[in-house]
Amino acid sequence: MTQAIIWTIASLAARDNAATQADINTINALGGSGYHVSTPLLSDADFAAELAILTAAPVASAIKIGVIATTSHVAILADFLQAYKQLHPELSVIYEPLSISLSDMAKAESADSVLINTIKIRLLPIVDVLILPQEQGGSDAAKLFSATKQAINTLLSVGVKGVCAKAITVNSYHDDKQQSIALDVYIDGQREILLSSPSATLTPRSKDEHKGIFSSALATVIAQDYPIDDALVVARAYLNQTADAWPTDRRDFPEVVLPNTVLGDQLGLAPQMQLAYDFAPCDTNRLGLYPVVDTVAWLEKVLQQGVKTLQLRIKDKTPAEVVDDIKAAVALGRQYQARLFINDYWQLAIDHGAYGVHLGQEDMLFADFEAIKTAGLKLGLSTHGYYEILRAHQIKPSYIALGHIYPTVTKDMPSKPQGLQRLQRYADLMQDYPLVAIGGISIARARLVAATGVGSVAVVTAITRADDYKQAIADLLAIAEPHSVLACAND
Ligand SMILES: Cc1ncc(COP(=O)(O)OP(=O)(O)O)c(N)n1
Ligand SMILES: Cc1nc(C(=O)O)sc1CCOP(=O)(O)O
Ligand SMILES: [Mg+2]
Repeated sequence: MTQAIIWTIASLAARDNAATQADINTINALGGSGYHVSTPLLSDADFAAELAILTAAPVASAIKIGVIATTSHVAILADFLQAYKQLHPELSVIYEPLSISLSDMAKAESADSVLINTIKIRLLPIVDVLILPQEQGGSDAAKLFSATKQAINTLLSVGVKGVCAKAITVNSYHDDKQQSIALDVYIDGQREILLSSPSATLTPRSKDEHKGIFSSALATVIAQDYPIDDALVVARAYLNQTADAWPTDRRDFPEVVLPNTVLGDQLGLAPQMQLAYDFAPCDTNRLGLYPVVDTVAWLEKVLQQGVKTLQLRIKDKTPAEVVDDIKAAVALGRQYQARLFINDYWQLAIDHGAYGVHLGQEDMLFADFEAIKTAGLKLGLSTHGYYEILRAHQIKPSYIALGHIYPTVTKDMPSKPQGLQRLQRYADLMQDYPLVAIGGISIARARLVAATGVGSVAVVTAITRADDYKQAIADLLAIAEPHSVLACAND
């Protein structure tokens, strides 16, 4: 894989070498390669010339902008970025001006803020992620959160694509003890992301916000093609740790703030339909081969080959149309003493006593998680990257599915395939969970997937489109459940 290229640009007399060094260290630590314009205040002509020199550097995937000290530099940079973005539309621009707070940036035009007004008019419409500190304090978390959202929405209306108010201090309760939380709030046209880190665990790196490490980390992760939600999580984890490396310790990762939690209630998050937490554990952490099929006939065929974990996934039918299939599926699951998960139809799964339910994260808005939990059904949750994994972890499902690893023909996916390197990262991070890898897993790929340590490999077409499905199941069982296959052979 080629190294991600990140440029950093700043123009300020006071910007010291330590800040530039912090950018370089961060980019290197997270696996990128950096090119820098970071010089004491230059004349306009010199600044433009420095930027022109950058164009001889390898093409940037992300540009991190730090302090830009004068209105003329802002205008020069805006022209430069506009032209560069036209040539390279995939480019992401991350801007962390450091000395400007969220409320100052969001304030209506005023005579004494010529620099801020120029930034708003010229630079923000080209910026993909704007990172600002929220300096307003206050003990009322809901009010602070609401003011933060309002300020962010004002800036979104100026044309910036996404805004992150970083490390807002909020007092919350954990295990009945008051604790100080650092909250990152990110909003763009599509989503609102809330991440919390206990302030007590913030490292000197986290607290040293004036160096702009957050934006360098974010730019470096985005340059490696991680989506913004995952990049925010990794950047915050990097700030929360002391190591100069890709974060791997879950204690350093932020928590995703959800409704129906102490902090969620405190911030006034709208309670989603019966979101519940802490589901019944599976009887094993290694669910083995996990065929996902769409008919009862297929369920029976895979059960006859010795499969012990499986899913009935029927799409786009009414509950009345699938009820008989679900009853028959549950009966088969019992007959073969297998773990039968029902996809989507959680109410029918409860009514007819399936082993478990599989849901996607959007289902949180519709499914009655409390009813699934109370009925004692296991819950499997789909995830597609760091952010969704951490969100699932807040819910503590019975297993976490990691998708889609490779391109799949079974389903249109809004996200990109994760690939093996990311799967390995997720498997290492979440090794205490039963993990299920899914998406485009052929027999040839299953060996590589299993080698990451995930305890289960879920497949559709590797079985349903195999020339010889019995042989395919035997091969996949040997890869995903080598010990049980050996045990059977020895019986
Ligand atoms: C094991 C497993 N992993 C992921 C999925 C996908 O579930 P979801 O995101 O809800 O999408 P649909 O399957 O409903 O299209 C799954 N079914 N099983
Ligand atoms: C149903 C499903 N969910 C996915 C996810 O990533 O959430 S991938 C997928 C389809 C898996 O089919 P195949 O093995 O044929 O690629
Ligand atoms: Mg679903």
